[in-house]
Amino acid sequence: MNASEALDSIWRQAGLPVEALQHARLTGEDPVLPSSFAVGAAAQSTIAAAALAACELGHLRGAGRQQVAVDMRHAALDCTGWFSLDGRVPDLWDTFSGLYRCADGWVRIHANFAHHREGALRLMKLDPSAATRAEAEAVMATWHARDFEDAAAAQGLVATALRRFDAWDASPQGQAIAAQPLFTIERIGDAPPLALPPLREDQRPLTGLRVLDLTRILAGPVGGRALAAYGADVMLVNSPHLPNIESIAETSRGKLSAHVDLRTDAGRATLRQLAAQAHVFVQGYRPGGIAALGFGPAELARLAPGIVCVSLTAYGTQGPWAHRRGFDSLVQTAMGFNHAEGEGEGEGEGAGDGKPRPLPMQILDEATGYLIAFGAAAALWRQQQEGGSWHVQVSLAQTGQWLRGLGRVPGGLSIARPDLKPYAETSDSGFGRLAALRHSAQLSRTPAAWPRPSMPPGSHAPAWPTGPGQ
Ligand SMILES: CC(C)(COP(=O)(O)OP(=O)(O)OC[C@H]1O[C@@H](n2cnc3c(N)ncnc32)[C@H](O)[C@@H]1OP(=O)(O)O)[C@@H](O)C(=O)NCCC(=O)NCCSC(=O)C(=O)O
Repeated sequence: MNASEALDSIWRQAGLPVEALQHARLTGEDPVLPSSFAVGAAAQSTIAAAALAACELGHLRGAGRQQVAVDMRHAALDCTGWFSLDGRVPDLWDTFSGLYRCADGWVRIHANFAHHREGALRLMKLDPSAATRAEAEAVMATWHARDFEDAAAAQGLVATALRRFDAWDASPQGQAIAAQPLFTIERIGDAPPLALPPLREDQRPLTGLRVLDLTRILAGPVGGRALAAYGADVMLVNSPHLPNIESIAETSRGKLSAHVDLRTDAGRATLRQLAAQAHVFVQGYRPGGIAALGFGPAELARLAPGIVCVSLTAYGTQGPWAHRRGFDSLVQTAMGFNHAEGEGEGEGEGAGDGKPRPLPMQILDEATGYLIAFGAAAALWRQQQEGGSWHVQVSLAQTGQWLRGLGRVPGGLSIARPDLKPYAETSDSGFGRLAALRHSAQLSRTPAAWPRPSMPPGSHAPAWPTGPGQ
């Protein structure tokens, strides 16, 4: 499937009007980054879908349609999440993150958050304050890979065993994922069509819409960042006790960023007030975490009839892993991508060297992030047509299954990484001078933009802006 066909299929699955597709202009073809998978098509089609759905909602609000142009190389580089702060490119990967050889295979551990790192080291019976990577490698060599994966999951930690595609396909979770569509958009309650604020031709298509962004890292925040690029007021809601890593500087472009501690009555009351006036509520914490705090889709639909809820998980809602936490790199490892990428595609140049190898960017996160933005806009479009409250569900693993279905790229591994500088822009932020990739969807009449500078969590009051420029 090429990128245009992928966009077509995403669009039709959501029930959006097919005549809008002629306003999409996709250029370029895989390979654009070194991979044997169609990572360029995955980036380009999901970004185009998000932008086009936002424009289609703008059209429903009374503005004319506009062209959405996405270049594949720009889209793929956009999905690398590259950024620098004051000229420094942060190293986001912890020493203990990565692949470990086990007694019978490999395990990948995600240790970029301190609580995950410390938990994994304790599971290895090492002292987190003194352990070295070499010691961790020695311990891991004694574990059976799937035993470690299960023991880690039982403690809410994040590690997966490396599988081949055939082993994943035969696993109960692989079968549960294969039986699910790329995303679901479901009506969860009755409500009249919301009265959206009027939209002028020169305003970005989501202007006046309010989005609550209760997401953790990359996939979720990328979704909110895209909605902000198309004009929505997006408020990232974090809490002072939650750890963050530096990528929050890149993904907070264009957003309000507030602290609301949902462990307190006052915090929950504040979020209820915000949600009552919101059009979209995105959550990307552990499965069930935000619902346990009183903000599941059913409660939100009661609180704000007509709302669109978007839920992000690592492994979907079905199967034995549905409750598990997970990161892109781990999902790639468990599903078979690392093994397959190591083997490459075809003979000779461009075939891999047999060593497990990650995809060239966290494309499961990024594409899922753009599907969050797409799903939110598509469900709001449905809301305007049919009324109702809506629930959109996406997962890293469903996106992985879909990426695999886009097919392989012979020789794709042999190309060089393109220079990203032509696609970078700089802005002042609350984290320092931020250089990062420009948004890759070009809207012909109302260009995507992030007029709000990226700010650290807690920089804004937890209140919706009431006038321009606030
Ligand atoms: C990303 C995660 C693995 C991170 O896991 P953890 O760090 O262990 O965090 P949790 O999600 O468990 O969240 C910690 C707790 O904080 C709670 N929580 C959340 N927001 C609040 C506020 N505002 N106030 C108080 N408490 C809060 C939440 O409900 C949990 O409650 P309790 O549990 O009750 O304590 C997981 O959130 C997850 O699987 N998310 C879905 C998929 C996803 O986004 N993956 C990452 C993509 S990025 C990626 O792949 C990459 O960067 O690499």
